[in-house]
Amino acid sequence: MMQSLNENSRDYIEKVATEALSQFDNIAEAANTKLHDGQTLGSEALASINTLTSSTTIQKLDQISQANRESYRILADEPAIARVVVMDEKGEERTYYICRTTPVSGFPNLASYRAPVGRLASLAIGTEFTLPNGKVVEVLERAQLRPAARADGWDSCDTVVEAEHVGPLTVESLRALLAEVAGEEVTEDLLEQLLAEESVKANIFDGVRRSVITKMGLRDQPVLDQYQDEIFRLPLDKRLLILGPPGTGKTTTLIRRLGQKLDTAFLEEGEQRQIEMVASARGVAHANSWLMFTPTELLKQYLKEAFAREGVPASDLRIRTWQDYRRELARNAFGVLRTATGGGTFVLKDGLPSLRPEALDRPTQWFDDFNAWQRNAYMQELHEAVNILREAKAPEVQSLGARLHSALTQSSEGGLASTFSSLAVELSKVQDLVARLKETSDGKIKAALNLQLNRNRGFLDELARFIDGLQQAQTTDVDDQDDLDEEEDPTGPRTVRAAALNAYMQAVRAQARSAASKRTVSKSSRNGKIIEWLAERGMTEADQAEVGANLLVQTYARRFMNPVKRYLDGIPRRYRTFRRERQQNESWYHNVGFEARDIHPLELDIVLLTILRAAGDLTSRPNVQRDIDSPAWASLQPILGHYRNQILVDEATDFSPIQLACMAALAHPRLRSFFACGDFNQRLTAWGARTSDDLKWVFPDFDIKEITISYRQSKQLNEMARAMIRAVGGAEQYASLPVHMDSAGVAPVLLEYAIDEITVVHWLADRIREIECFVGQLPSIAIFLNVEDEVVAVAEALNTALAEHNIQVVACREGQAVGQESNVRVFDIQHIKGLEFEAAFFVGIDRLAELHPALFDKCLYVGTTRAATYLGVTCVGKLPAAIESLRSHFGQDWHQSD
Ligand SMILES: Nc1ncnc2c1ncn2[C@@H]1O[C@H](COP(=O)(O)OP(=O)(O)OP(=O)(O)O)[C@@H](O)[C@H]1O
Repeated sequence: MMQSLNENSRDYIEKVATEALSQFDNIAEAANTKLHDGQTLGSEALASINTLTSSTTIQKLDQISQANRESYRILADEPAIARVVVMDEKGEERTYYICRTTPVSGFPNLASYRAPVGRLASLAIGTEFTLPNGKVVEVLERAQLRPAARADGWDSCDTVVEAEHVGPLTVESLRALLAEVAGEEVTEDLLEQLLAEESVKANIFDGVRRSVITKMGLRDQPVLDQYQDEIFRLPLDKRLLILGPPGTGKTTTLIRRLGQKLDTAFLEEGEQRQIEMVASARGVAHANSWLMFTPTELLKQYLKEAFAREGVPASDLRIRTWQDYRRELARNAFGVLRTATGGGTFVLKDGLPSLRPEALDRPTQWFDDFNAWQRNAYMQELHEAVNILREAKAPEVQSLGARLHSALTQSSEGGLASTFSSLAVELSKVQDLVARLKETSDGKIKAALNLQLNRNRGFLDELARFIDGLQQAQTTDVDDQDDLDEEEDPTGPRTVRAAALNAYMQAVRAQARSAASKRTVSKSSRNGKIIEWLAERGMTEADQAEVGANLLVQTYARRFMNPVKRYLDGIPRRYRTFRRERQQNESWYHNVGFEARDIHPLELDIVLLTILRAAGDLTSRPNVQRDIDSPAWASLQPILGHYRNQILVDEATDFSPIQLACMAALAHPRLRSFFACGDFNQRLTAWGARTSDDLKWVFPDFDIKEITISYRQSKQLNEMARAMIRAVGGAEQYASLPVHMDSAGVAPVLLEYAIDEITVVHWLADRIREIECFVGQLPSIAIFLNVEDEVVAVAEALNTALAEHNIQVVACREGQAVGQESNVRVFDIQHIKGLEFEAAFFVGIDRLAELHPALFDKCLYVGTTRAATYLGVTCVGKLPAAIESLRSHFGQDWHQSD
């Protein structure tokens, strides 16, 4: 609505305009001067003065200098984003200008939005605020500025101006406003006066105007609202979750927060100390130490520009889908998944029919069950070993057994971490004993081999030939792994004879062990075959018994050589045994239908979380942190390398509590900085988190904040979204439209009985043309389909239908974003989480109900809430019964609703 201004308001806006534009000029000029005066703080400035200056100092200065240059560049383009006038308790007024970046010197009242004073830009008129110096001020006036450099000077577009008795008003162009003022005084021509009057009105609007979305990418929102702003500023070491309906700015807040927390200049002193400590221990700069998880690749692309605006570098490398990251962790870091080099236990299979429904319904209990079981199994292994050592014949073994026994019993109260600490004390004694025993057993075995070589020099070559023929056979029975000699070189010997020697030693050891433990070696195993081939050419029976007893002691003593490593590395194998046990009584798993070596992605999450939590429990202890390089704890080192100063999760409700807990476990234990956002009504996965309790399981001290102002959608679409939640039985959420924002839009439109593609395509083409007419330009438009297979065909048909008006339609196959410009894009619905468009069409929603009965309501809700203003849906038949009650919200086209 155009505004007829009273004299006072008009004078006020003119004053603001004059002052703001001249301030833009001054700030930009100062920034430009700094940018071009050639003075830098970096190495060039220092090197000539003192060649001994340390390289880290130079590096630091270079970084500062680089950051300063970046700030000047930003200020030269965008001198300020807000102007705020405050009054202190003595009645003194002060005007602040707020900018996006670090301010340039010479402007005492210019502050960064990231600084505490920046909050002023988000506060409503009349709000009291305590400045960092303790002074209490009240906000009197506020203007949100969008600077634009024109050929003839600075302007600000769509400036929102507000004071106690003025506005909020939106001024399209501050510059035009001042030009009109100047023009009025000189013209005497009545026609010109009338025209001028009208253009003044056309330049100023009541309230805040919604802007049209023209690009594919998250919109720039330089100033947050006061609730978002409060969350964005919360300290770094928090566990935060923002919940809120679609379009309330959850992702926007998350990105702004990351930008602020990466800028060390705006961290609190304590926080700066913390991150310096973490960085010096690990050598990773704070700016690079973050990781964000998104559910789709497309969302990652969509957010790219928003990250760039925040000055966040290399965002591409640090935004990951869990699917990718999980595989990488499990395969390359923790050896859970098999690799071509022979490591790893499992093969990951997406559709593995291993899980019963209760595993999906109660994942946290499933995890607790396994974790308790495996901890118990591990402790049993230790106790079993200790008992055997205590009963050994050799007194030195007995006495070590007794010491280990008391270490175990004394620490049993304090959990695993204290067990490991107690065992660490005995480590060197265990190492000595094992080394001595090994020397003896190796000596005996090699003596037997030498005997054979003396008789027949070709013995090893013959064995090598025999082994060659065995290559295809299963090398070892997987469940015998536990008994394997742990001293073997994992990469394997390089020469034929060395390989044969290795095989000989292994087989003879297995034979000796079996003689001592009265267990037989499987004849079909590789060792069994070699033993058969050796026949009488191994050790004598007496030696076998003696060496066997020695080897058994070694095996049990080895359990104490590197208990932490053994505990962590053994988790996948323990998982396999646990699964086999639970399968028998059909608990969590189906009894049959899959192989022991295969693993479902959700099972892999359980294994990973067990590893991460076990490691996290240890690394968070000060004594472990202190001694992390000692042999007792060194096996935790690789896990430290995966910790990040900040972990962020967008669309958190698409991830299971187990997945979220894995991500949480990647947050550095010193900072525990975790920030997630989501909406339970938008959960698009069967396994996603369903309730706040699921999230409290991840972090009992999760601070859950709700934001409720729905910025994306027009009034009509917002009402429909709420009606949809009521119709499908989702959790009712409170959502309000921004006060003062012009949220009026048009009703969504519906096409039923669209049986064939031609009908749908022509209808879509007509609606798209209507939108262009309405808006005056082509905004960002998306079309969602239920299946990937139809994406290309629909895009092509629509392209043909719209060719006459030169509207380009692109197929986004497999959720790949194509450019940012305002084309029409066609997607499979599964990729569109978190995106927004000015217009969205959802084709064949009744088919969606058939394709995804369990998630139909959620998909529909997510799909329809992507549209800001224009929403169209089509049905092959009629509107599904579940949402029949929404019929009254729909129109047929946008001609009628004009
Ligand atoms: N304070 C604000 N003032 C005006 N617009 C805002 C504000 N905060 C966010 N927006 C706008 O609202 C829209 C939605 O923002 P965003 O995508 O961050 O919401 P979301 O809550 O993450 O949505 P979804 O739940 O659909 O993922 C964006 O266009 C954003 O620019």
